Amino acid sequence: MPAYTVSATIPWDSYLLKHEVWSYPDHAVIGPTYWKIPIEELFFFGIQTYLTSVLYLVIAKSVVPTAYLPILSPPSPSLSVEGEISGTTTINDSRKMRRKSVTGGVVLIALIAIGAKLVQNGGHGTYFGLILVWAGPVLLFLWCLSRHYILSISRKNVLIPILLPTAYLWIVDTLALKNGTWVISPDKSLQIKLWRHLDIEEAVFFLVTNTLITFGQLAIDHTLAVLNGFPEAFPSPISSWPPIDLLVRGLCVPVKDYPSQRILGLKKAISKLYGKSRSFSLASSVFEGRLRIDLTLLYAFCRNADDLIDEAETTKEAQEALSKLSQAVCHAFSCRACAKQATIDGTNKDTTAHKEAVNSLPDEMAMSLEMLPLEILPLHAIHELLNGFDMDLQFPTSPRRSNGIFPIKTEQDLKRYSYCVAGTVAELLLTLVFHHAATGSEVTKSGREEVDRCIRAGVNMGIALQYINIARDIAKDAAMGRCYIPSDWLAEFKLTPRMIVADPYMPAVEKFRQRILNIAMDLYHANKGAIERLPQGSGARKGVRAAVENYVEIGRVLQERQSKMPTTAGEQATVGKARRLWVFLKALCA
Ligand SMILES: CC(C)=CCC/C(C)=C/CC/C(C)=C/CC/C(C)=C/[C@@H]1[C@@H](COP(=O)(O)OP(=O)(O)O)[C@]1(C)CC/C=C(\C)CC/C=C(\C)CCC=C(C)C
Repeated sequence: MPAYTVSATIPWDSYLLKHEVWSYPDHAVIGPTYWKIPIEELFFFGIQTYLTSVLYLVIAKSVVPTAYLPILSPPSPSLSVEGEISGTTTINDSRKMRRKSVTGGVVLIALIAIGAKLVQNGGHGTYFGLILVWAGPVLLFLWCLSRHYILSISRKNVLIPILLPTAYLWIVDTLALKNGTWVISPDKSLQIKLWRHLDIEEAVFFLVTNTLITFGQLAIDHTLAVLNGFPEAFPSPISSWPPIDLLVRGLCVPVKDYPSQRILGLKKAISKLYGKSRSFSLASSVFEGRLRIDLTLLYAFCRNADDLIDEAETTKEAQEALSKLSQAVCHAFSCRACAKQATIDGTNKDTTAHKEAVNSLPDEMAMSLEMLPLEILPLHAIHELLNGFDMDLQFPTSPRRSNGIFPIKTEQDLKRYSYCVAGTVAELLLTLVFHHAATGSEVTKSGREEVDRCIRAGVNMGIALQYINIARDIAKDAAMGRCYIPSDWLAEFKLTPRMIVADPYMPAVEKFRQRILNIAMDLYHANKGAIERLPQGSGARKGVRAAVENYVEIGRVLQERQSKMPTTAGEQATVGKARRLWVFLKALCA
């Protein structure tokens, strides 16, 4: 980006210097020039572009660009999105967007025309006119390419990278003009000051150049949003720096062809992630491109499945929901396999059973299943995850009810349960990591073995995280009639799971919490080395490190607080914001 901007600015700046619109006194520059431009000025172009771009990129990290692609075709009425990610498009919104996009275009054309007139007239309007005729067409071009994306993305992503550096540069420029570092010709400027020493042309110049840089970055994100978001249209892997012809192809996809269901499904998955998990939403910003999208979709699927069971009114209802989900997963899997085969041999397979199975699920669950990249994921891991939820259904439905059993009898049961609900998640997650890191060349036997070793370590790490989750949530689980502390550990102290469920704050609980945490920490230490052997691409290694460290920090807080655990229901150990941020930054820099 800096290279493009600097080379685009050189001829224009050189023209201005040649026609003495502004000049540099000899005492203010060291001497060397290029195309009449002092090297200090060239350096400034580079540094301004760099600063504004970095600010843009830092702010842009918090969003998944594909979720902000505009949808011009009205989506089905059941798909409304609340929360952080808004933008559910109605016909009214489409009209509003059209109106805004036309207004933007008309304003830019008018500014170019005014600029041309001012340049033609010469005299005081020359500098102002030259800014408008130079920047106007580029802005108009970027507006034509990405206006819908620019209008859809959150205002802060557009305005902060434009306004913050502009304000800073206005202040710096005021000082430079005051000190006579450069001089603007009074004959070629309007002689209007924004404030003492700052000519209106200078103020507009910085505003316009920062807008150019930001619009350029937005256009790049727009095309990456299309390339990464629509794997069906762009099946080949997309690198972080796709070739220019691919970038252009992404920009050329007409907005009306954007798959509205996929964009809305992704918006929903993101609101789920942001709404439900602070640890994973922070970590997700480290992953990039398709891997980030797929992980978000995986999270939404796991979360919806978990909620489906937890929120059912009765055990029977939950069991039915789970069995429907299990069937729908099988159908969806075979349907994807059929679809793959159908594209190879041109046959058309009947998908009625699949549609029926998916339609029997609640809307959000159905959508998150349909969005999962099932063709990449191992079916057995999803089934084991559902088996884990099934174990949860064996517990009594409430602390006071005597129905149900306590299925975690031994440490082995605890491990099995944790493998099902979290080890499998790690396997699914790492399958996506390795899939998106694949270069397309044949995988060697030793390469495959290394992948398997990493996945095994990941499974153990998942188990460790689940232990931490269990240690944290003893009281919360008790409120739902569940106790994951193995019954044989409790028996050593003449206790039963039912007693823990009745009084999860009894002093003995702390011993069990620490025992679970110690196993978790041993597992964490034994397996964390594998993170450093994960692929670097798509932010995978850093992202996994951030996700793991953020969660393990909860375990550390619990270990530190062992003597002062909450004694009233509802209190829960959490990692403070500052500490969370510190752990996150450490994980990124490790
Ligand atoms: C960054 C990103 C978007 C990651 C997505 C990770 C993902 C798919 C998580 C799904 C979590 C989920 C809802 C699973 C359902 C079962 C369940 C509730 C499991 C517990 C998760 C935490 O959930 P909870 O919502 O209660 O947590 P908070 O409210 O946020 O505190 C679990 C504890 C399981 C989490 C386990 C993993 C994400 C797997 C971890 C393993 C790795 C990251 C691999 C490590 C790799 C190596 C090589 C060692």
